[in-house]
Amino acid sequence: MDKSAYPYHGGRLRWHSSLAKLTFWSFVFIGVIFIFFYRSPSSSSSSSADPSRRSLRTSSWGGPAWEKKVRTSARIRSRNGFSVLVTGAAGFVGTHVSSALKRRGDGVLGLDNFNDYYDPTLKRARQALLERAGVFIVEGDINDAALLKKLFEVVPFTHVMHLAAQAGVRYAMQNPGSYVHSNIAGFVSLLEVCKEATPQPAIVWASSSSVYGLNTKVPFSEKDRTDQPASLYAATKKAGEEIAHTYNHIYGLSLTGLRFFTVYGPWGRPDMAYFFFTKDILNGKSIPIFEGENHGTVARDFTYIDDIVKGCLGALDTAQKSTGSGGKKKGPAQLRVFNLGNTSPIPVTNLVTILERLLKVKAKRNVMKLPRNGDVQFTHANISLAHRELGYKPTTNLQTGLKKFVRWYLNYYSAAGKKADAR
Ligand SMILES: O=C(O)[C@H]1O[C@H](OP(=O)(O)OP(=O)(O)OC[C@H]2O[C@@H](n3ccc(=O)[nH]c3=O)[C@H](O)[C@@H]2O)[C@H](O)[C@@H](O)[C@H]1O
Repeated sequence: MDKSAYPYHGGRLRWHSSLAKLTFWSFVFIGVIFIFFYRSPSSSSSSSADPSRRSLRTSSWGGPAWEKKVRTSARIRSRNGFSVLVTGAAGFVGTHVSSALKRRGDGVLGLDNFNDYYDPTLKRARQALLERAGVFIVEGDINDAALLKKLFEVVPFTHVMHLAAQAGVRYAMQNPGSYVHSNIAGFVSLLEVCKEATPQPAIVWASSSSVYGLNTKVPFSEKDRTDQPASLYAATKKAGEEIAHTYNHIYGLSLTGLRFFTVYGPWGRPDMAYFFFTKDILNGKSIPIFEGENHGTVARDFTYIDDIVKGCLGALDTAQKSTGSGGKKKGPAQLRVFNLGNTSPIPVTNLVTILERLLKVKAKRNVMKLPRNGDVQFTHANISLAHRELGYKPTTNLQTGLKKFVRWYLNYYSAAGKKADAR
């Protein structure tokens, strides 16, 4: 361009143009810094990794103080103890397993994304409980590979107790993506990091009774078919079992899947029937009670949390070491799956009767046909394999377990005037 042709070429203009350049480059500089921090692995945005979830918090991790907390929490305090990474540690089963491990001297580090599938204040209260017991929960998503790698760099975990998952059979119709995200992509993300770790950890993870789907032969045994799931939730848990097979076969990871049967108890999940029935009975609201064709009984093998915890610890204690390292398999590794149930199915109507007695309030029962949205009519576990291999022996019947749940529920929601914001 011919500068002399430009009408205002002079000192004043040069000054303006320098100022404009300075402003421009300042913006560029600030922009670059912003992008750098936004994309940095030590500031992971879970929500960008998971658009299908209703809400995920942005978490930050990293730094010497954070690493110290991670190390301290995972430090083993007993002879022959484990260092265990518990995913889903702020969840129902995760909280109970974490505190049981810590109590016996294992090192425990929690990981949880604190999503709002149900009331996150309950998750925060569980976190506070664990914090008092010396368990630190890292806030992050299992799909965050950089975070997982960092955790394994800081702590050579001997075991992973993988309980992070999208649970609930009916919600799968509302938010199918969240099941794929957590139960499939998240599981693969975790296994990818575990397979590369040296030493590779042994992994125990939560499958589900729902894999038995539409089977009619009872009790359900591990040898039974699991190829007719009734919900996407069940299908993702079944997929998890196949994925476990693959990582065991290719990389020598030791993997144990636990098929939980309708776990209930104190600090439970507000989306589960026993929990929101309690809330609704107390509020005088009617409760939907499902029944099968021709008034057929709908029943569950309800299993108390303390029994499940014993099963989880039994699985960790009997897990053999993984055989690979740094992504290479050195030999065949252990691959197991166990039912963890109560072997005593109880009709849902009986569950309601027990709750009525414990709460001293009559329920407004609204009996309706079992919807075709993922539910199966009954579950019943054969637990002989878990008994033989893990020493698993449930001891709590539904009456006793619900009594403990109701005591906790009344206590928890009356203290500090907390609201049972269940669903
Ligand atoms: O073992 C599992 O693998 C699963 O267990 C749990 O699923 P479910 O056994 O379906 O528990 P839950 O919803 O409490 O319904 C209990 C009973 O109440 C009946 N039910 C339910 C809702 C309702 O409104 N009315 C009703 O009668 C209903 O028909 C059922 O008979 C976990 O949620 C799931 O994450 C998974 O872990």
